[in-house]
Amino acid sequence: MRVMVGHYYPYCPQPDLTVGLTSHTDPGVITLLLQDQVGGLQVKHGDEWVDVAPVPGALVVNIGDILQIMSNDEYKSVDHRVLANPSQEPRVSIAVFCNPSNREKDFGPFPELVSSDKPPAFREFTFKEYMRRFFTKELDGKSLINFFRA
Ligand SMILES: O=C(O)CCC(=O)C(=O)O
Ligand SMILES: [Fe+2]
Repeated sequence: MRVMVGHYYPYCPQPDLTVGLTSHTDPGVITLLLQDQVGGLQVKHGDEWVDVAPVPGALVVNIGDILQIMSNDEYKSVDHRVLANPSQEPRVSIAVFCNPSNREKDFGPFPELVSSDKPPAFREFTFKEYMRRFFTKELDGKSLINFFRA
């Protein structure tokens, strides 16, 4: 199920005191993100926040938590955030979230990616449980995915 979200970050007179969008990982499979030229998006690399400089016409593709789970930890969902906007011009971004759909079968690592060398890193769970955890989780980065670790 795809969801499109438009974000609007107005000018912030005191950007050091707050953030535009707090650090998180996207819960779905993949996110396609179009940001404008104002900038402020950062991804976490090790312990450092790295700017994702705007490139005209380029899309940012984020790996989400469900893809990390289905790939049995081969792909990692990325922690990211948006700084408060110090420029007079508002910042606008558009995200398309490619999310799993509700289905009867459980979610978990693909069997093809599980072996005796690589045991399942996550347990199986239902879509309903995933959504319930998503809506009750803390705001910090990896609390959702860590809940489903085997
Ligand atoms: O506004 C941005 O550049 C990022 C938005 C985002 O991370 C999200 O909607 O999950
Ligand atoms: Fe995000």
